[in-house]
Amino acid sequence: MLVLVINSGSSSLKFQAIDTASGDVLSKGLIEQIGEGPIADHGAAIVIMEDQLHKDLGEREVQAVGHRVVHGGERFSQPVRIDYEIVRAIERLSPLAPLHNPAHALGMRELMERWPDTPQVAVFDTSFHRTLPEYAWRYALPDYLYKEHGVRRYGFHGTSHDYVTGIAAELLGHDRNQFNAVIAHLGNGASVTAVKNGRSVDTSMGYTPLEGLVMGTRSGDVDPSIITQLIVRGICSAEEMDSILNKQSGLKGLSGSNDMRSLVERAAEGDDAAELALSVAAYRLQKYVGAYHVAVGGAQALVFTAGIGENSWQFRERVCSGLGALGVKLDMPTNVTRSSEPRVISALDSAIPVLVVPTNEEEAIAGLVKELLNGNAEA
Ligand SMILES: Nc1ncnc2c1ncn2[C@@H]1O[C@H](COP(=O)(O)OP(=O)(O)O)[C@@H](O)[C@H]1O
Ligand SMILES: CC(=O)OP(=O)(O)O
Ligand SMILES: [Mg+2]
Repeated sequence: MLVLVINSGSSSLKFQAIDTASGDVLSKGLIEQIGEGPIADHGAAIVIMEDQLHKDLGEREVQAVGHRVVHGGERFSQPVRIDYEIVRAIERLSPLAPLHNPAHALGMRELMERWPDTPQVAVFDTSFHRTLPEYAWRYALPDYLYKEHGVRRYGFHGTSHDYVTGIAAELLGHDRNQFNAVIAHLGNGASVTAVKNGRSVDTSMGYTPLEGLVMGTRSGDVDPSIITQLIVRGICSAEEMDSILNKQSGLKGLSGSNDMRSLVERAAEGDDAAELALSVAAYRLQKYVGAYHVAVGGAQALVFTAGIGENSWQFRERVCSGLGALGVKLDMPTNVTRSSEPRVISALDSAIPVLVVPTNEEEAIAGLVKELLNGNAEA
């Protein structure tokens, strides 16, 4: 089946056309600065995409579209076939993901109008985390904030955590349903997930993709009083606070850069701010790994994935060097070797195997689309 996978962001549209039978990516593109220049809106972006698809695919027709949706709230625990009611439900979740969901809905509406006969499916970042126990997803806040306003932890990057869990279990020869692991998805957005018996039982992102790890430009965990204090004291408005936490914090806030490569270089040259940013980020992750090792009752693997997790051996080394109490030991030559294959990078006598597993959210989404539309039949 030829599936077009779309990830629409507020000012960008990423797409890949994937043949699910062969796994081949037949067309791929990124359209940026939507609404900021000649590309007026998502409709205009889709025209550009159609043009490229036409060039790359020739006469082959896209048979289905899969949309990445960041927030599925409490309703969506599985991929769903999109109709206008589903689009409205995704729009209603916009307060919980103001940067993502409105853009997803725009992309869906445009495509439904232009390609009314092509089935479309939504795949949610939150779905994989619907198995969290309530004691993990509840905040210790007044009950009505959950009951009336949906304030709870949802978790994100689920498609990636799910995909990587499957590959890690296979690589180590474990039955996925009995596999316990800690998965660290370290991209621009970053999250860790505690996987017990193949399912998510805890994850570091919460109500929105801001909680948890130190990210490229997001703060991750902070004392909530900082926010109320700064606003009450008139140091910033609520809107500015939102921008500070999401766009001006994290690695960038501490060092001026959110590019892991340049931070590693700067730290090696003795730059204090870069060194601090890396150590704050690594320490936060180490604490989560320790916590989730406990949460899963003893992890059988620690897995690194996404841009930083897959590519930065220096950051992996920094993180693992603080995990001695868990008996984690890297095999240094393997850790520094570049490869695009899933692999074990720990020493033979490491108490827990450490893995690098490249993620592929697009391939995973294409597979889920095919599965939903075909009821698992080969295509
Ligand atoms: N070769 C590399 N070495 C170190 N870091 C890298 C490398 N390639 C990409 N990264 C880092 O990966 C991050 C982006 O990861 P990615 O998973 O693509 O994020 P997103 O999907 O959220 O945009 C950036 O912080 C970038 O610095
Ligand atoms: C949910 C989220 O943070 O996504 P991304 O990493 O793509 O920004
Ligand atoms: Mg990503």
